[in-house]
Order: sequence, then structure tokens, then C-alpha cells
Amino acid sequence: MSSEAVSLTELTKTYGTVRAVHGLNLDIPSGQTVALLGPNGAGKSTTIGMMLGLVEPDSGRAAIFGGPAEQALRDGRMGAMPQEGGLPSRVTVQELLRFVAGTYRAPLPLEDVLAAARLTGEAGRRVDRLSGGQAQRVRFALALVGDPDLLILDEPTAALDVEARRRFWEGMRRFAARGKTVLFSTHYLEEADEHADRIVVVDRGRVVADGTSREIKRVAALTTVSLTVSGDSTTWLRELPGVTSVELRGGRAHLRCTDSDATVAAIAAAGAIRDLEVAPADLEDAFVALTAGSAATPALEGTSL
Ligand SMILES: Nc1ncnc2c1ncn2[C@@H]1O[C@H](COP(=O)(O)OP(=O)(O)OP(=O)(O)O)[C@@H](O)[C@H]1O
Repeated sequence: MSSEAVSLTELTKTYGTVRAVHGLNLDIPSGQTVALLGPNGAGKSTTIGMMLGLVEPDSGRAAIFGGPAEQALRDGRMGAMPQEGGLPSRVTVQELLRFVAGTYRAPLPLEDVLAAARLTGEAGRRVDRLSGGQAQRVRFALALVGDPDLLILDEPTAALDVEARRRFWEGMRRFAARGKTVLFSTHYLEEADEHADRIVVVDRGRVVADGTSREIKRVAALTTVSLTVSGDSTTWLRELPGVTSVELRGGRAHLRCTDSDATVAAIAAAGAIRDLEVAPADLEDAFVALTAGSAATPALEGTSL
């Protein structure tokens, strides 16, 4: 039996002339929390649709716990929160959850689901009279009710304000702490940074980087070393090891580096250290560099860290 919770192999999906997902490979072992990070139209929802068995791939394979998505859903092993899901009208939150719980073999107790989704106070309210944030919590509760081993969340916090977002992540982390696997898609870099063990950056239907946020920053080669220089010749700086570009501003040189340790050592050896600063890139810089379609991007395609 496969130990991978999710295994995507050469997944491809085309809509007309748009290649939404293009030979995408991704394995997620049980217990990881993974962020699928990418700009609009990168192919995140299509990928998730194929994981859930809702979108038929043109080619390739999506396996959940080694088998088809339908099986994992039927067995209650996979729970999903789609980006927008219609909720039925004229039922209360608890009626809906009770009904859905009845379709699973070993559902969570209703009170536990209500508490995990912070819906205890709304249990008796009609689903069609809830606020957008509350409705989103009902979707989260529906994903949790079968006590799945794998939770797939497509932009789970898109409709939430800052406080609701914070509380949502608390609930998700409690779930993950039970050894569960979580995959969520997001545009929010800080969410990926804070809540995922692993970030998979997708652009134009492919994985362009895959690793911890630290590794993503490193592969994007964006550490900046800056120092005070005299004169405006930057040739010697460009030739230092690990330097990819040099910019001169207000008497300071700003070097983008792939290996800042080597760069700093070379500056020291040249006796040129003056007001030296080393700043790691933030994840946003890395994300922009990875998805900007710059000349650097193809070299990073499929980068596995
Ligand atoms: N049902 C569809 N019919 C036609 N084109 C589609 C369909 N679904 C997605 N696409 C196209 O496929 C590409 C990938 O879309 P997808 O929704 O998977 O990206 P995404 O990364 O989830 O984007 P977003 O963050 O905006 O939700 C886009 O160009 C989109 O317009």
C-alpha cells in the first residue's frame, strides 16, 4: 500500500487552448501540511479538482492513499472544502452536519465538529441566513465531519477577515496536530509561510519550486548583501562568487546573491567590508521571482529541494 497521502503523476488538463495543468508531479506523505501557492490562473483549483475526482485529467494520474479519489471520499479518508460550494437552503447547521455525518462510517461527534469549526453558537441557525464567514465555517465543518486523514482546502480563507482567518488557522492546526495531512491552496504568501511545513509553488500548470519557505527563498537566490563603496565601478563586485546582480544606489552597492556566505567571505578577503548588511529575501520576493516568467524561471522548473 502507498504511504503517500497524495500522489500526482504527470497530471495534465487542457481547456480549449488553455493548458491549465501541464505534466504536474507531486507526492505528499501522510502527516504533512502543504501549501499550494500560485498566482491567479496558475492551475491550483484544476489540480485540486483532479485530486478530488471532480475534474477528469487528459492524462496522468491522481492517487489518494494509493487509490482513486472516489474511494478515499467514500471511505471518509479525504475531506474537501471547495472554493465556493453551494450550501442547501432551509436547513440548520446541525441538521446539515448530522445528515452528512450519516453518510460516513465513523464520523466525528457533532459537538466536536461544531467546536472545531467554531459553530457551536450557530448550530440551530439556518444555513442560508449565515454570513459569508460563517458559511465558510460550515464548509470547513462539512470537510471535517467524516474525520478524514486528508483535508483538501481550496483557498479556505478567501472570504474571511483577519480575525476569522487567524481562528480558522488555529482550527486547521489542531486538526494537523493529530497527525493528519492537509493541502491548502492560497495566494497569501504569509499563510503559506506560517501554516505549511512545505510550500509547492505552481505557475502555468507546473511545479516551479517545492520546499520549506526557507528553501524556496534560497532557490530563488534572493539574499541581498549591501555595502558602502567608493567610486562607481561595480565590475569587481559583479565578479565576486555567488553574485547574480549589482545595483548602485546612494553610495551603496546592493548585491543579489545565490551564496551570500561566499560573497561575504570574498568581500572580507578583499578588505572591502564597510557597513555590510546581509538581508534574507522575504517570501514575497521569492514568489515574484519564481512566477514572474523571468529568464530565471525555466531553470527552476520542477526544482525539488
Ligand atoms: N472550466 C474551465 N473552462 C475553461 N478554462 C478553465 C476552466 N477552469 C480553469 N480554466 C482555466 O485554466 C487555468 C487555470 O485555472 P485554475 O482555476 O486552475 O487556476 P488557479 O490557480 O486556481 O487560479 P485562482 O487562484 O484564480 O483560483 C486558467 O487559465 C483558467 O482560466
